[in-house]
Amino acid sequence: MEKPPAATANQPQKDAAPGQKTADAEPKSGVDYHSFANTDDYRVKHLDLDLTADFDNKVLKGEAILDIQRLTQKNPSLILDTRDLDIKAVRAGVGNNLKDVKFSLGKTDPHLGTPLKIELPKGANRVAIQYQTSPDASGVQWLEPQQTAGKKHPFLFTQAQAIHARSFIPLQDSPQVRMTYKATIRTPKELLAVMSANNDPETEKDGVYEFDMPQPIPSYLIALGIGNLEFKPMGERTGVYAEPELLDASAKEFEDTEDMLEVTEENYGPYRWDRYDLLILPPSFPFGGMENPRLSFITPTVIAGDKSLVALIAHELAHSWSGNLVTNASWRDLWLNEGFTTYLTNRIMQFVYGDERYNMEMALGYDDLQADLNDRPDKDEIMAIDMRGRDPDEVFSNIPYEKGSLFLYELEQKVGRENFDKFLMDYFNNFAFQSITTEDFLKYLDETLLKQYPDKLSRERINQWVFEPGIPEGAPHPQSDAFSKIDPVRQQWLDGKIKASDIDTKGWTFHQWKYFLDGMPEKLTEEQLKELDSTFKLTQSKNNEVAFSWLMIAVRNNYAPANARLEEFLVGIGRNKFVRPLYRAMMENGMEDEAKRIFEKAKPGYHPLTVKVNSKVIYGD
Ligand SMILES: CC/C=C\C/C=C\C[C@@H](O)/C=C/C=C/C=C\[C@@H](O)CCCC(=O)O
Ligand SMILES: [Zn+2]
Repeated sequence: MEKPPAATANQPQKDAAPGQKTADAEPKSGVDYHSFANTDDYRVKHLDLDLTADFDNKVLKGEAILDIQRLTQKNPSLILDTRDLDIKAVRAGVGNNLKDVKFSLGKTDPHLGTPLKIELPKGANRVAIQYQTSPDASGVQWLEPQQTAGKKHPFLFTQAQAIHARSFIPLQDSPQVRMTYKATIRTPKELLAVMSANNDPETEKDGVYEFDMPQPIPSYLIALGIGNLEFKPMGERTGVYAEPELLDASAKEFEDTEDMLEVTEENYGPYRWDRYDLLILPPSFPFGGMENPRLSFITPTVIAGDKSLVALIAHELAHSWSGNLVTNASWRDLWLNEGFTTYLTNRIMQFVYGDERYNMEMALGYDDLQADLNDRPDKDEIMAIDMRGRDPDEVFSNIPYEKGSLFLYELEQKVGRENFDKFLMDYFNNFAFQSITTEDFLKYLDETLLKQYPDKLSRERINQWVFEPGIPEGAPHPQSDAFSKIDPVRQQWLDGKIKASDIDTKGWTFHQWKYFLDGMPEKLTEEQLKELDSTFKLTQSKNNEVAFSWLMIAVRNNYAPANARLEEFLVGIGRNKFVRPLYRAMMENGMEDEAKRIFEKAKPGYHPLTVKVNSKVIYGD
């Protein structure tokens, strides 16, 4: 291995360590501290991928051809992001006239991976890299047949956000670089490949699949899924890919997707991505969903049978506007993606399911925010967070989602809903297919809403939201009547004035169950736990959100009758939203040995990201 590459254009300090591009006291707007790429010299504009999925060896191998635009007259080396890639050969040149060129891998940074430095011939505008991924690639999970619904075929999926695309493609892995892509994916004949691109619902399984993503997208939205997949339409432009065992249930659960798409278009502008399909993944998927364009990746843990958890679909769909169309320029600006998306999610839910559900979802979001604020240092409560030197997966929280959304809700309240919707539609049009910084957004706000409503909005207040910790005083606090009724009943039961069986839970939605359970005090008595469990069958709840809330109570109170279910839950599901808080609670409540035992048992089936963040919880490394 050669020495690390010299400073990049974004890396003005000559000997700055990787990931610390400047020694500035404050993070610089627009600088991506999570990429080695010299994006001021070159920009990747298009990617051509030809990959074979080798399930026996758990590697993707083939070639990535990058079309690059030169931004300067100089001819510096091209620096790309990689992580655990085996680079076999690099060719570069103009058009199809490519010749072998020198390349070297630099020093590996634990968070960022390894820079790949390529010596470019003068004028070269294309680079072809032959490579193979590692079986431990951080952005790829290879699943054994027993981890799938059908138990007969293997499965593969990628998860590139935030900085894992580099573990399966060498590229400029920064959200400020947008590229179109084409791909040829070769798989075992009986499997189907799908991508964040133009999936054709009519595709027959034959082991070779061609894709085209004609709209420029950032690298974190490049995604691939391979499995025994079938397709079922849900509407004219919407459908679902899933294993046959889950196909009908998924299509039924998410049948309102087309309506969601239509109301979002009506209110926020055209859907610009052609089709909108869902890919249902195995339960080890580390997130609820991932907004891969044209094809959101979805955890099966939201198939509850009653559409109670479909806000997740509204969320992933909303990203087709906020995030995929208008994208955060760096991970410091994530709140622009997630805050706007969470706000839109609530609005979509209101359009499709009405006010009561909207109020409940809003109120639960507020409670999630409060919980995260109680749990984090001040510096991590700032929306435009300083991410330098930090692993995005470790910093990830509800703050950019819920604080961002609450901020937009305050703007809506101040200027009026109609005016705010118009502002949002204009914002999406104005920045369509661009990656923007927090400061770009604030400048736009100065030129639009702040100019229009100087008596209602102030830059000082907005800066407080964006650059200061906590929730500004006087911020809206969403409430729900459906929840207000629950508080006194819960209290009466806690005070021993009524029995659990006296509580009229008929018709309670998952939201009410969650509110009821999450509002319980830290400690309950064994009798109280037994009473709740025997009355409401909580340990056996099939709704994963309800099961999670109950298991958190069980762990905090060492309620042994729930232990078997806890183990089954932790081994069967890899969604970090559930898994991490449960392991953390186990570690804090005298269940360290159990946590370690279960984690070691579950680990072979977990996604690399789930393994990474939970190893830290359990072993502190
Ligand atoms: C402030 C943190 C800044 C950057 C972190 C960005 C990405 C981190 C990473 O771990 C990837 C996240 C991907 C999330 C995808 C979907 C979420 O909306 C899921 C939310 C949790 C869930 O519902 O399971
Ligand atoms: Zn999101």
